[in-house]
Amino acid sequence: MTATAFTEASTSRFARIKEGDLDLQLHYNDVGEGAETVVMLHGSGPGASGWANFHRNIEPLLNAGYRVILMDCPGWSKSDTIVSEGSRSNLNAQALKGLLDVLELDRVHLIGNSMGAHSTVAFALEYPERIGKLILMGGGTGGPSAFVPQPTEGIKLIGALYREPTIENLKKMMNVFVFDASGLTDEMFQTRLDNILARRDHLENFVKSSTLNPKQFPDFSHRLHEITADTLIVWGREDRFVPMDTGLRLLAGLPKAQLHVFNRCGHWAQWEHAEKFNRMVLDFLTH
Ligand SMILES: O=C(O)/C=C/C(=O)/C=C/C=C(\O)C(=O)O
Repeated sequence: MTATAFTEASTSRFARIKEGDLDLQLHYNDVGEGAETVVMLHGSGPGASGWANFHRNIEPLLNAGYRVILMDCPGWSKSDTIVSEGSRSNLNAQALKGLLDVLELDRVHLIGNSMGAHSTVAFALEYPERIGKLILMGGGTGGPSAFVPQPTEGIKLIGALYREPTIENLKKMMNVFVFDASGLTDEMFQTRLDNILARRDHLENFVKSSTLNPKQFPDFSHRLHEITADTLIVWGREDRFVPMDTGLRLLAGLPKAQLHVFNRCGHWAQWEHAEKFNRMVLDFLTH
């Protein structure tokens, strides 16, 4: 597949996974045919998907010879919906294990954004033999912040949008997502709102899940030392969703981690600083 030929529609795939107590249809995008595979896991905002989070980050990896898989977690986009009563980080990890088995992929590199990063750490703890290198952005573990009151303003805005999915609430959330909101277009807002309204079952189940268990993303701090994979942690200095000191906790706990903090950057480093982020990822994966 050439870099110019791929679109969301042309790379869209479904797989039935049966993994433990999970029996679900998952949606994913599958791009390229390289010997090494990079899986990208999206964040937990309403209307998020692998494509919405990472469309700026696929092409450089494809051109460098990687296969790229964007998994839509259970409860997002075109994947089946679910109510999560326990750890959603572990639920996503279990779903990913099921997908990798269906695709017969033994070992993959993982890039996780926010919830996707929490899920990446859960996957690394549960299935260490299945991972290559890890890239964690704006997440990796739940738990307290020493400096920022929680829930943060961004997480409160996510909750408001899940409960009342209006264009006004979407704009409030997206404006806090990024450091410089001038790059957000009406087309982006509309596409994201369409994604949100297409799956009201996902919205209802997210609210139900958060009521049943407000701590969907557990604190993995005490187990980080078990992860021996090379890890690149990436944060935005102005992240108003997941506080930057979470990144410092990850750096302290993960034995083979390095941290890069982008200036003038919110919760979406892979989108806000896409070119530099892509160069860093390729350099990290190949050295
Ligand atoms: O509550 C947390 O720790 C995690 C929050 C998120 O995963 C938020 C992510 C939002 C996005 O990246 C999105 O595109 O919606």
